[in-house]
Amino acid sequence: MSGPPPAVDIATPHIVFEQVHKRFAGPHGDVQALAALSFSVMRGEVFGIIGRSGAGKSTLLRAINALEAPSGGHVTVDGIDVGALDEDALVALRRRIGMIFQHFNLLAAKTVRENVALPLRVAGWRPAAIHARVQELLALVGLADKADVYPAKLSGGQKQRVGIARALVHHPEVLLCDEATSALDPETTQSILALLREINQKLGLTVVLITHDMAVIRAICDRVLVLDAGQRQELGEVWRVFGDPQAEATRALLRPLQHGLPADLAQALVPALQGRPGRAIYSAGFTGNTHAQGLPLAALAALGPGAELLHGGLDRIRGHAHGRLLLSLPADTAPSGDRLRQILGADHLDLLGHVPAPA
Ligand SMILES: Nc1ncnc2c1ncn2[C@@H]1O[C@H](COP(=O)(O)OP(=O)(O)OP(=O)(O)O)[C@@H](O)[C@H]1O
Repeated sequence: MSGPPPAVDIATPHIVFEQVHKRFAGPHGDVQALAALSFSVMRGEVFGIIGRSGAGKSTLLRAINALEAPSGGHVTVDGIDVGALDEDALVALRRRIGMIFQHFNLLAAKTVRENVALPLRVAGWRPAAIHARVQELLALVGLADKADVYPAKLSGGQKQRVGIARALVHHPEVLLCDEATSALDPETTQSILALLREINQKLGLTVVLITHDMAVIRAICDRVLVLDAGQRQELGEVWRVFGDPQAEATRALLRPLQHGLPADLAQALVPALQGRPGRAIYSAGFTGNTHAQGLPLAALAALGPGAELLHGGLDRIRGHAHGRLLLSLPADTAPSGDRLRQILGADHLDLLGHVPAPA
C-alpha cells in the first residue's frame, strides 16, 4: 500500500451506540432485537461480538452502516449520527465502511479482477486508476496471480480474500465482518484471521466482527461484547472476559472451549474418602491475571513428587496465559486449598472430589 499507515489511537471512540433499540414486527408480536444497547468501539481495535443465535448480532452490525435503522437511540461513526444522513451522505458513509460476508457475495459471471473493480466502476473511477487499485489490493490479499480467474475456480479462503479486497477498495476506516470465516475449514480460517489482523495493523482499520466461533474471538479480537436477547451482558478485553466470565450467557458460550472433566475421572470421583487412602482432584484455573507469561514448571514441581497433572492446558489470549489444569495429589499430604492456589499462582482453585486408592 502507498503511504505510511494511519496512526492507530485505541483510546478514541470510533463507533458509538447510545441507547439503541430495534424492534421488528413478527407474526407473534414485536421482537426486541436490540434493547437499550450502549457501547463504544475504539479506533483501530478488533472488536468481536458474540451471542447465541437470535441474540441481535447481525442487527447490531447492520446498524453501523445503516442497513438497519434503529427504532430508538443513536449510532455514531466518527461522531456522525448515521441515522441523520441523507442518501448521498449514506453512500459516502458506506464507502468508509467495508463489509465481508459468510458466503462471500461474489458475482459468479465476473473474474476476480472484475469483482474487486465493480464498486470502483460504480463510483465512476477511470479504467487506469481502477486497474492500479485492483492490482494493489490483489497483492495485499495474496491473489495477484488469480486476477483473471472466475470465483468457481477458487477455494473458500481465496473467495473470502476477494471479498476482503473488494471491501477495501475505497480505503475504508472500518471493516465489518459478518461470520466471515464460518464457511471455512479451520486451517483456512486461521489464514483469513491472520490476513484480517495484518490489515488491521497495516492500515489501522477498525474491525468489527460477529461470529458464533469463540476460537475466532480468542484468536484475533482485542475486546468482546457478549449479547443476549439484544442486551449487553458483558464487555471487556478478551482475555479478561474469557478468563473470568461474569455473565451466564458468556459461560454458556464458552463451555465448549473448556477442558471438562474426562468421563473416566468423573465416574471415579467421590465427594469424600471417609478415612480411606486416596487422592484429591483439584481444578486450577488461570485467567491471565497472575501468570501473564505462563505457569512456571517450578510451581508444579513444588507440589511434590506425588502430584500428577491429569488433564487440561493453557492457551494464550492476546499475551495472557489462560486455561485450566486438573491435578491429582495424595489426599493425606496435599496442602490446603488456599496454600495450593498460592503455590500454583492460580486465579481459581476448586476441589472437585476424591479418588479412592484401589483396594
Ligand atoms: N427483518 C426481520 N424481521 C423480523 N424479525 C427479525 C428481522 N431480522 C431479525 N429479526 C429478529 O431479531 C432477532 C435478532 O436477530 P439477529 O439476526 O440480529 O440475531 P443474530 O444474533 O445475528 O442471530 P444468528 O446468529 O442466528 O444470525 C431475532 O429474534 C430475529 O428473529
